[in-house]
Amino acid sequence: MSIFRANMVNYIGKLCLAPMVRSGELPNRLMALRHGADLVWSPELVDKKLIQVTRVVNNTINTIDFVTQEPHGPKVAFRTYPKEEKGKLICQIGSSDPDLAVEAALKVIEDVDGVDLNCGCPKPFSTHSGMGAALLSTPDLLCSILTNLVEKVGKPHNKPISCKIRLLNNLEDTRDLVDKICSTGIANLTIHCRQRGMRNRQEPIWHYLAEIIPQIQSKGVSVIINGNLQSRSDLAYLQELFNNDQIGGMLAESAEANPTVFSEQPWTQDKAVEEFYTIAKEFGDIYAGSKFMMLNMIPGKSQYYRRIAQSRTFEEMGVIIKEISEDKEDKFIHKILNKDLQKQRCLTQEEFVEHMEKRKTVMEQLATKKHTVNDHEGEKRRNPDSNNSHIEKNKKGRFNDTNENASVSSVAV
Ligand SMILES: Cc1cc2nc3c(=O)[nH]c(=O)nc-3n(C[C@H](O)[C@H](O)[C@H](O)COP(=O)(O)O)c2cc1C
Repeated sequence: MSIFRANMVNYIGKLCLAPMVRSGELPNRLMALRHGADLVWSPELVDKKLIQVTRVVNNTINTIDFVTQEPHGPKVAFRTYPKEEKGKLICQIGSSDPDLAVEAALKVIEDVDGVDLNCGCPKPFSTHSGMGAALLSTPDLLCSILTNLVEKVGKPHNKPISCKIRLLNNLEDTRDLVDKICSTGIANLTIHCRQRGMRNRQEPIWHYLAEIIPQIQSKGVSVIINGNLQSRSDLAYLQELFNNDQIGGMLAESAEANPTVFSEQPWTQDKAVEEFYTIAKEFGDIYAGSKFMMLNMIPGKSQYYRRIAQSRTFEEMGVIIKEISEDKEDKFIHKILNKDLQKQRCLTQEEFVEHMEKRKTVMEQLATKKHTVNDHEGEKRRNPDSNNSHIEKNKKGRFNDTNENASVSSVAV
């Protein structure tokens, strides 16, 4: 049975910012919240690292910092701003050990509203040590980590435990796994609707959902759907399609490109980067992290993309941001950057609404399995051994070019 209690954060019908290494740091989370995100996930924090942190109250910027001692000095591993994040922050951990997971979660539990276990990252840095998507192949271990978290962290601290998985290669196996996971006492299960070998540029698989969503909810566990959702209206339509307003949605790459996309009326990129810059400076974000985010938010075709890429300090970045705010010419920066699988589009506010309207057809096809174009079955037909051998090929480096040249934000995690 789920340990859900009335005074805990609840995930029902919520629109959430996904856990994203690098792209889910404090400035992006605050922007997402200010523009309507209901809940935000931290980037994955690996248990062995989290165990080493010291909690520091930062009275200068009113944050709680979790700091590690590195050879070159102290480093903030995780920073939260309770004034705006309290009641809305889920900390995601990476672990393959029930005891280490608990030890790590206890370090942060008083300062977050829930703990999530990453069971979806297919990258070798995660899977080689049995973490992330590797846990999908060791369900007993996965469930023992969750049970330990529920009993030793969730219950004593009155905080929910959740986890994020990918789909398995067939419906039956996915259903079995979901049953096991839901019996650990977790409060929420997030499903990234892609299989382990799939990349973010592939259309998610939705035709399992009609069975899986009620299966999860019937155990008293809420469900959040992730995979190429792009806006609040996408979540509304997903709920309509499945006739279920309790389904939550999670945005990753669309919110990485424009964190204001949680709002009914997202901002254009010029305004979004200006706000991001102000928040990043105020909260002492590291420059490399802010630059990474800016390069996700500035359209590649804008003249400002190269300028930001060449900048080296917040001061230099500030000069460019000021120019952006005064610009009348650039054709791309005054539009909304929308990412739909591998395609990047710059849309006016009206075009954005039209694009979301058109997506309803795609979503309908996904839900009813009529899709054939960019789907996983199609991928298998073109490349019959695409699933597991994709990972093998990655290991041998045959897809290295694709991976390394992929845009920073098309990491399949
Ligand atoms: C830059 C980046 C970092 C990510 N880091 C994590 C992570 O730390 N934990 C996790 O569970 N998923 C991570 N993901 C995966 C996303 O949470 C999400 O499952 C995936 O991008 C699919 O959602 P989307 O189609 O909306 O982008 C990451 C994705 C990106 C693009």
